[in-house]
Amino acid sequence: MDVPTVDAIALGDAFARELPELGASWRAVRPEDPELLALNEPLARELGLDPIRLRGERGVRLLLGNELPEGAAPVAQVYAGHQFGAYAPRLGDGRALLLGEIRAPDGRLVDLHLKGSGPTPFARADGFAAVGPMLREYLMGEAMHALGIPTTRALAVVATGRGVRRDDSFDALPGAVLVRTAGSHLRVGTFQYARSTGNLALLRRLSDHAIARHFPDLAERADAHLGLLSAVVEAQARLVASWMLVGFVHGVMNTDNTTISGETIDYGPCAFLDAYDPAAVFSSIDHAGRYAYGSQPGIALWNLTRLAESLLPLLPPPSTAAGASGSAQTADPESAHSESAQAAALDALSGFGPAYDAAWSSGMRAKLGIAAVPVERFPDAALVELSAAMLGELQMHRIDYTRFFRVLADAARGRDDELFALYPDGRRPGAWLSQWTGLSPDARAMEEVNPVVIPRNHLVDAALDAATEGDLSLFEELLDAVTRPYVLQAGRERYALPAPAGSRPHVTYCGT
Ligand SMILES: Nc1ncnc2c1ncn2[C@@H]1O[C@H](COP(=O)(O)OP(=O)(O)OP(=O)(O)O)[C@@H](O)[C@H]1O
Ligand SMILES: [Mg+2]
Repeated sequence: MDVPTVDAIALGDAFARELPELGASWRAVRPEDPELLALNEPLARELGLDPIRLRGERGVRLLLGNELPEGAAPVAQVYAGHQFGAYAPRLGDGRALLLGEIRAPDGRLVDLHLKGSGPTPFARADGFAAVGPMLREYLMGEAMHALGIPTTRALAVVATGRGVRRDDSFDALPGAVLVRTAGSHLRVGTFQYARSTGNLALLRRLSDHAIARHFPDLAERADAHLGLLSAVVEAQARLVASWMLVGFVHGVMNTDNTTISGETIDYGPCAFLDAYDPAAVFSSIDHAGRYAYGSQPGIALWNLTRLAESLLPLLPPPSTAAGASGSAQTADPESAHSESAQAAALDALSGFGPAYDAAWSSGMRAKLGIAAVPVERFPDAALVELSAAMLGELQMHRIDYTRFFRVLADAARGRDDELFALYPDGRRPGAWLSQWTGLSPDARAMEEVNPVVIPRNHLVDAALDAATEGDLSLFEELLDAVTRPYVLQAGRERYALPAPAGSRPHVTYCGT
């Protein structure tokens, strides 16, 4: 790929060049008086960018897409998507732009993308974004990254000096642009859009682009597109298992917010669980609980099924489809192909359950400090039974999910007073506790995988309210705490505690 190297940054145009039907050439609005609010220096260095140059006036203009290296070709990407189950045929970057791709020193290709950079041909509202939600995306993404969960990441948030109006606030809010990086911004919705055009060559080009970018080992395979589907199924299964293990509720798992890379994207209405509850929903608009915590694996599979449908025309004909020999005898070759493609797609989708279960089981073994216990001694069926009993108690007594696993590590050291204190008077953990203790759990290993600090909802709200008023100190302190999630620093004990009893239920908002 040609990557122009000019000034502080070099931006490739692979997406714009290879998939012109999926992008509208566009430019970001130029704010009068931009101010860099947050710069992710570790990420900048990982990408081979010089933080000092990025902080300069020219660097900020580069971040905003106002000054571009030669050869850059920013595009607003188009995609479709099922939003809360209803199909929207044309969504796309309404307030976002793909500036281009950066080749990191380690060889990775990374998208540089803006959110809040002005209305595009796909705009559904003003095209802008407010400081609070953009800093929120920065904070949540960095917390997820620190927890080892694949995610898009913020490189910077730049205040624009422009006010944005939102329904829920009387006054104009300060505007901002989020500068985001990602393995790519290819979404299930991108494939739905390509399929809907009826242009099979485009669908094939998109699939080949995704393979080259994310699963290059598949490229030479005769059934590479089926391989793509299986690889995305597996990546999403692992991703959603990691969300479940850490108590993350994405909140808006539309197909346009489901990546092909298996990275978490779109931190609009997400939140971490306080009390463990499979029915937990935080989003103001998720009235039916479609995207509740416990529904996430099923929704991921639903979204992947939409990807499978989009890919059907590329799936193997009878001669190469594994296990589809019966349909080869069907008289009509068209329907023979479609039957074998469906069989192949179903087979790929059936990989979701085992991949999810494997990721969840090994993650839960690690959380319980029993990763070293041989599976023959403590099989998965026993793990599932023990976890169900344990999590059932958390749900029944509304016990804080994150704190529970940290005090369980104390219990592994024989100090069980704090564990018992999480239970209501007169109640005690059930038989699972002695069964677990009998496995000699490793307390130190538990403390390496169970976070003590997560971006708790009440802390995030307080930090963002202050940032909206111009005081970034709470945001910076919380960012520092959540990016070191396994250690509790002196003086920061409040970060480890749930919201005070009697706090209002937490509510999150989309598209702000
Ligand atoms: N303020 C806005 N102006 C124009 N379009 C918007 C605005 N907010 C959201 N949209 C569009 O509405 C759709 C859904 O938006 P959503 O809340 O999922 O966030 P998003 O802007 O799409 O972020 P992401 O790129 O992280 O998915 C998208 O097509 C988006 O571009
Ligand atoms: Mg979105």
